[in-house]
Amino acid sequence: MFSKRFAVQLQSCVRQFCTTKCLTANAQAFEYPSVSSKLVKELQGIVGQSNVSTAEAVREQHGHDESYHKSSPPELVVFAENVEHVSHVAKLCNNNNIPLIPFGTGTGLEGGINAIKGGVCLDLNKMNNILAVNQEDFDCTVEAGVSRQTLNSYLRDTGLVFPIDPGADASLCGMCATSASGTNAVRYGTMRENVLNLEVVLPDGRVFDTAGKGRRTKKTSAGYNLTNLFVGSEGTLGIITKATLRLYGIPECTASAVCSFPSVKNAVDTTVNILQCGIQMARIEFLDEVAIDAFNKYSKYDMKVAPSLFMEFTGNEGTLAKQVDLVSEIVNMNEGSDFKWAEEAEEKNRLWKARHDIVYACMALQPGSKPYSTDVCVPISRLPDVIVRSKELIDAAGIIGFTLGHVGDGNFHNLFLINDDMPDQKAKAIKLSKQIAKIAQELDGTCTGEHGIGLGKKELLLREIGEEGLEIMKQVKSTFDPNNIMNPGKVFV
Ligand SMILES: Cc1cc2c(cc1C)N(C[C@H](O)[C@H](O)[C@H](O)COP(=O)(O)OP(=O)(O)OC[C@H]1O[C@@H](n3cnc4c(N)ncnc43)[C@H](O)[C@@H]1O)c1[nH]c(=O)[nH]c(=O)c1N2
Ligand SMILES: CC(C)CC(=O)C(=O)O
Ligand SMILES: [Mn+2]
Repeated sequence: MFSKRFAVQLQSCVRQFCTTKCLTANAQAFEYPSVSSKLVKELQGIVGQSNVSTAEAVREQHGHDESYHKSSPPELVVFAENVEHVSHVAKLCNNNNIPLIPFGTGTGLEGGINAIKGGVCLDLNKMNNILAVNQEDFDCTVEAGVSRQTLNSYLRDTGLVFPIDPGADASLCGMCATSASGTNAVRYGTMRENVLNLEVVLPDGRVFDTAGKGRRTKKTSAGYNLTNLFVGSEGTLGIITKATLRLYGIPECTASAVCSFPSVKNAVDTTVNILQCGIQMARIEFLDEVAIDAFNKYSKYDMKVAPSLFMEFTGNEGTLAKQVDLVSEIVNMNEGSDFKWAEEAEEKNRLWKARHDIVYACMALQPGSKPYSTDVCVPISRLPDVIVRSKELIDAAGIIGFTLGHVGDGNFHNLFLINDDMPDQKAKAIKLSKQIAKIAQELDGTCTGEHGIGLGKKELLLREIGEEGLEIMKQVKSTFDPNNIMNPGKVFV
């Protein structure tokens, strides 16, 4: 009798050789069998003819995210309307060894949805119900296609908010899948700290709730943490069809301010001093001088073109004033400027929207470019070292690179603009990014604080977690996805 492992290996060997006629005219031979017209009919039988598309434009739209990675359209796109659809589609793909890629809103930055092995893209946007908001318990449950801004608009009159805020209006389950973060993580953490339960569909069609059906406690020690196993899994273990998330009351008062510094080091040292003083800030974001220049041009501001901190204070009248005094002292100690305040709701929203739009602001300086960004995160005491060294490397390389991001978490981005018709710039950006990620890893940090591994950081993951760690990840993967149909080619080398 074959061992299970041997059977899986045998299956993958078989896979190498059995490719049937492809549906798409320009399909290349994949390691996987291609989607046959018989399978298309079975998929149409599950979700209805109108929810299966082989149209070129639809496949192209589902073949890339917001990253610089080359588009790889799937062989076809299936639109699921409910968890039963997801379960039956997964089971059918699994029984036929067809790759299956969950699609949220395609705002990922690591090529996570690119169908590099062909197969089926499963678009979850039609599953867009907000199933429950439990105001008295500060939690809600949403289906896979609900975006963070849709949820917050729905919550507008409740005094509650879901605070995790990547710069894009991403799907909340996509945010679970990439363990997303944003400017509010200093105060509220990332997705890892804000997911109470997930409904997940496994490749074999099983549907289960990671914390148990209906559970929505702020903490639990009941068994393994299956919820956080799927947070950050990037579509490689299963499809997240529902998320139960923490909500928060909107703070009594918040005030935002920008201050500039004579150098990057002064700005980042200020961040470290603030955090080491235990001051509970809502947000601390860094933009270097080139990012500020792009910020001003795109969002019509006139901030001083210098390394700057964007901060948000929060609390009640008394505590907020005390925070401001303390921070002002630290800013002065580091030769920072006076604060440029945004106190009215409209001013604050405009300021933070402009920060969220910084990618587009930078891209506007080089039309037709795509963003390539590092995403390193280090222990807060190591932050000045890695930021200063990364900027020195960028200056020495002689290409434009913007340095910005969530310094309050020890997480920042070097953002490069990549054009396929500027191959030397692209090569330099990719080389620099790997160098900076390795510096972060040497400083006890990680190559990705929030965007995930996707297609481009697989070697860095191996370097970070080691052979043993990666092998254990693969063993976990083969438990949930023994046929390796879930988003193949991502995360693992
Ligand atoms: C301008 C701008 C600014 C930012 C960002 C993007 C852009 C364009 N992002 C990145 C992006 O918004 C973030 O990675 C989101 O979590 C992606 O969510 P999508 O729904 O778009 O996932 P998308 O559809 O792009 O898929 C991403 C990955 O998750 C998987 N996936 C999606 N839905 C799934 C589901 N239901 N079940 C299982 N797997 C699923 C996919 O297979 C893929 O591997 C970001 N990020 C961040 O953390 N902080 C930030 O500050 C920013 N800022
Ligand atoms: C492309 C990245 C710089 C987007 C992001 O993560 C951010 O703006 O914080
Ligand atoms: Mn970011």
